[in-house]
Amino acid sequence: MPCILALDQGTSSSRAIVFDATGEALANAQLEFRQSYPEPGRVEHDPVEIWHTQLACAREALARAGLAASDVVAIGIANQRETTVLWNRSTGAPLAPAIVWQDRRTVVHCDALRAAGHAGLIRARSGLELDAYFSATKLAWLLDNIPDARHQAEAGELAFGTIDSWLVWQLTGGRRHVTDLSNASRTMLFDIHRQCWSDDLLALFDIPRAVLPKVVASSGVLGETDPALFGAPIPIGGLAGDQQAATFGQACLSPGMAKNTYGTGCFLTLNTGQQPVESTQRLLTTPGWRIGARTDYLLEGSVFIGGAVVQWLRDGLGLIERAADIEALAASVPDSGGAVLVPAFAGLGAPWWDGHARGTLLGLTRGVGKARIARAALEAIALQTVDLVSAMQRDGAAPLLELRVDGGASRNDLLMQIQADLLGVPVVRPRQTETTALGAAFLAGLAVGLWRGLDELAGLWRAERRFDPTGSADWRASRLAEWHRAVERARGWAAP
Ligand SMILES: Nc1ncnc2c1ncn2[C@@H]1O[C@H](COP(=O)(O)OP(=O)(O)O)[C@@H](O)[C@H]1O
Ligand SMILES: O=P(O)(O)OC[C@H](O)CO
Repeated sequence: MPCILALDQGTSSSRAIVFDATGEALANAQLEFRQSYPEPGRVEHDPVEIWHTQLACAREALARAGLAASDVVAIGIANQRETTVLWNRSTGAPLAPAIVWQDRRTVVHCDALRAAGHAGLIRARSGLELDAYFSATKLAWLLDNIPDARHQAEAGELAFGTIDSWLVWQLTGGRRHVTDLSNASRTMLFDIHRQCWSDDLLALFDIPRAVLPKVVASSGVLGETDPALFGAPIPIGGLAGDQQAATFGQACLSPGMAKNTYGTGCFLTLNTGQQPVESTQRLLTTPGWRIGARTDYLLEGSVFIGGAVVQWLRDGLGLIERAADIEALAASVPDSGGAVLVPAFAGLGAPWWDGHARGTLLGLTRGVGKARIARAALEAIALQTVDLVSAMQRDGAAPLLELRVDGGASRNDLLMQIQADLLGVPVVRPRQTETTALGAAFLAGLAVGLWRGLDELAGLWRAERRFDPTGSADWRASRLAEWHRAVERARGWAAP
């Protein structure tokens, strides 16, 4: 039976899943890799470790499925976005650790660009909010801080890429230096309207064109793997940023459909059809995927700390042993007892975009113990999501009929119920919650004719559980008002 091998290179782990033609997962493998925090606000990954863990997972998933390379009709890749790698084209060696999307070292560069009045041009060209989150200032930082890098870049000796480009480079033995439209659009160097690298943005960020990858469609065979890697070459047919891939894997294929992914961060995306919609609410306008000549666009709200707040309770505070333990702990109390946690550990993303915000825990009394803090942490994940949905509605989106959910923290039933209650909208979890990998598989399978079109893919999506909202509109409004008072206190805390 023909299969697709999907690679999901995430912030916390590399994963590989083998899917059959019905969209069933036959086998998977996952490896965590090192997170490096060399200074406050800095987050780095080792690109070589990313590649090695990703390759090991791919081989392991194939072995567990009992398949050979010849059984795999295509590989699909989805990846953590924005994370920036710079490598030498001759040796293939990275010049420095990858600067991860959460890294805040370039906040000052962004502040200077904002003060100089460039935020409007950046938004007009890229659809993005001027922020250290995106690749442009990270790449500029590498070029400015690695000795001789700028000179080598201008001489065409260096390659820049987000993780998709890096993986394709490795998979093809250095033969292909490409990125897809959805990943390119997150660099802050790409004109989403003309669908090409923007001369204006390259000039603004002082990036030499010679480092850039070629931009390709999200679905389409872009090359094949080096035969030495899997024993035979495999076509690479799909490439997309993980949030766009997850939107595709959730079959949010028509305008008005939305998904939220609860991973390290939370990423809410709304399909807005074949035209980019400009946000007045500081949401991001981003291409979802390009298939042939057709591009579908999304509005996106990005929250930097989602499931990561649970990691903090586990690793930072030691309140729980495993992430999943938060559910029983939070369920042991009926509410947070007035405690409100704003997890602005990496500043605040949409809709606030405040790089100087920092985490706050408010409303503490003697009655607040670890269970209520755990509950406040889950509520914070859900409340940040409510702010994104509200912003989309102020941008003119129709009321949501349902919110499709996925990501590691979506396994938490209590969190999903809290989400439905605070949103006032049903939350629907699919049978296959590995939607990022599934989306990458769908894109790759379309490219090689395993599936015929979007209708067939939509037919493969299945709900597992629906969480209907409880609680009154008044209750929701008062919880939101309390949350916003807390957000105001977190904002601007670390401003110089
Ligand atoms: N049962 C759970 N309840 C709440 N959070 C969870 C649970 N299980 C995992 N998480 C959180 O989900 C995140 C992992 O989700 P995942 O989708 O694998 O992330 P990523 O794709 O960003 O690497 C971690 O931050 C972890 O703390
Ligand atoms: O790896 P994830 O799932 O946390 O996703 C990261 C996003 O792509 C960052 O924009």
